[in-house]
Amino acid sequence: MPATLCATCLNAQHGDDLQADGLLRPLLPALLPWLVTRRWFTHEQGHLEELRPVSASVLDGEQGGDRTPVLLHSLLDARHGADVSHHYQLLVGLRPEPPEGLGRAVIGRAQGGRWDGWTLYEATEDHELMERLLERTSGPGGEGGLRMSLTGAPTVPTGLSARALAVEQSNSTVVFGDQLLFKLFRQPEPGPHPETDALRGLTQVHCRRIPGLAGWLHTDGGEPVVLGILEEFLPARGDGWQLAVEQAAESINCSLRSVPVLDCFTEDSRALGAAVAEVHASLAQAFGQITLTPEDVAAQVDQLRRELRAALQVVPQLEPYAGRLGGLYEDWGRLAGRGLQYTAQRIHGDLHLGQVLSTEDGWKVIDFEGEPARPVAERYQPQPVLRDVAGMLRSFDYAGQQALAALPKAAQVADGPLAESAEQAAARMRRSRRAYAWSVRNRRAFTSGYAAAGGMDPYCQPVALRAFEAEKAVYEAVYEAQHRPDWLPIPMAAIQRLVFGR
Ligand SMILES: Nc1ncnc2c1ncn2[C@@H]1O[C@H](COP(=O)(O)OP(=O)(O)O)[C@@H](O)[C@H]1O
Ligand SMILES: O=P(O)(O)O[C@H]1O[C@H](CO)[C@@H](O[C@H]2O[C@H](CO)[C@@H](O)[C@H](O)[C@H]2O)[C@H](O)[C@H]1O
Repeated sequence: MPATLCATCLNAQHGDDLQADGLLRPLLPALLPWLVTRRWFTHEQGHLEELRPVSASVLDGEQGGDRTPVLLHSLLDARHGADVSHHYQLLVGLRPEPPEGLGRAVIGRAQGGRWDGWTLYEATEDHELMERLLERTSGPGGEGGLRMSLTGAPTVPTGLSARALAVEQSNSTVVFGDQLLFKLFRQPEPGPHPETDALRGLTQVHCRRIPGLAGWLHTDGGEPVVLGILEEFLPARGDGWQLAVEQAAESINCSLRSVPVLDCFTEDSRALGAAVAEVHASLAQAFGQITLTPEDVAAQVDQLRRELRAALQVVPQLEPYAGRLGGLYEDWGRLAGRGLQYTAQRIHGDLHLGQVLSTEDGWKVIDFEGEPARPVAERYQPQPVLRDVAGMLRSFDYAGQQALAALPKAAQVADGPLAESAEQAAARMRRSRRAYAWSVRNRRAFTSGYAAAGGMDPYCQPVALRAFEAEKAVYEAVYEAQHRPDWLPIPMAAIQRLVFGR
């Protein structure tokens, strides 16, 4: 359960409850149905019962005249029953008429209040308002109770044109002049922020595998709440996921009859392993390392078991594997009890192919926020680096399987009542073998690159690695059940392989 983002965290500068209520109530009928369709909305078992205004402040617009577009910053409390609530951060644009060229950003119309009848829309899509946001919040006094603290230069460059990134992720991202990238955290919490802190530490030790931290947006007054992060924009030829799926598809479709032993991506995977090892070394330099005691490991095994129990509530299909999964976790705990030593440190925490960018300067690792579903305090805990390695290994499996699933229908099994011919069945099995072989090949390349760059050899700790891959696959099963049920078979198949040792 995330820490409560109480009204007082923001009200000091942000206006009182009454003001938030007055500004936001007329917008709620439009905001509620829109919010539940956002990728960053957390779907709880109890449906969304109520949206309550927490804070609101006008960051731009009202001084400009009656019909000037308004930029409204707000926090809402989404209640799913008495005990479960999540806080969401919104940047709402308001205009008297629907904004031209921003049709996809429209949320609805205000019903009453100061902007009665005005169109409200997702302001991160409006370059004018985003440019204003950067300019105003990074000024000496901040704006509306928000302030952008900068790490290097005393001011941000002026005149950078803003554009929203079309990717729908856990947060929302705006790029300024292909120099800076601003990420607005959708579910901010009071207290330290794992991504801001990780990037600050890594920037200080001059890690060259990450975007440098340029600043962070936070509340000004009261207990600080980090609301967003400003970092170096990294021009890339693609992220690891796009490139891997492309290459896996090529390998699966290859016209040769035998399984290709090499493909264009293995060298990239090796280099990626080396880049991740470099990031781990920098994280250790910035934040230190510890040796886990057998008690620490036992506590982690308990935690894995608790997570598994929680996962069973969401994905009952895990039930037949639960006993063996628990066994894999305990195997790891037993080794620590017998004196095998495990070191732990700050890690990335949610590493997968979508979190790495291929740039002219090699691979860069982004998004150090950790697994969004985990409590923040847990994301700060030192962890074995193998957890990140396991995350990336799972991702190679996903890429192979996704490339296979995305093949045009004609290349897959014939649908319908007609049985597939022997030739079709052979082709299907060949493609499926190739997808698997692609993953295995690239997993090996990744781990050998990791070890060659000075990281430990992940295959020297097979029991721990298997436990962490299983843990990740369980996390993924929950994630897929909640967000993309069609993808659930990918982690489920991996769980089956992991527990039956194949
Ligand atoms: N520093 C950066 N430079 C260039 N593109 C980036 C950078 N950081 C993120 N991106 C792009 O934005 C997308 C979303 O970023 P990410 O940090 O993964 O967001 P989220 O926290 O919402 O998951 C990434 O997949 C990548 O395409
Ligand atoms: O990038 P996020 O922080 O939003 O991470 C979440 O979403 C990811 C999906 O976008 C999810 O990753 C899973 O799917 C990926 C393919 O889309 C795959 O490469 C990863 O291996 C797999 O875990 C991630 O788990 C979730 O936290």
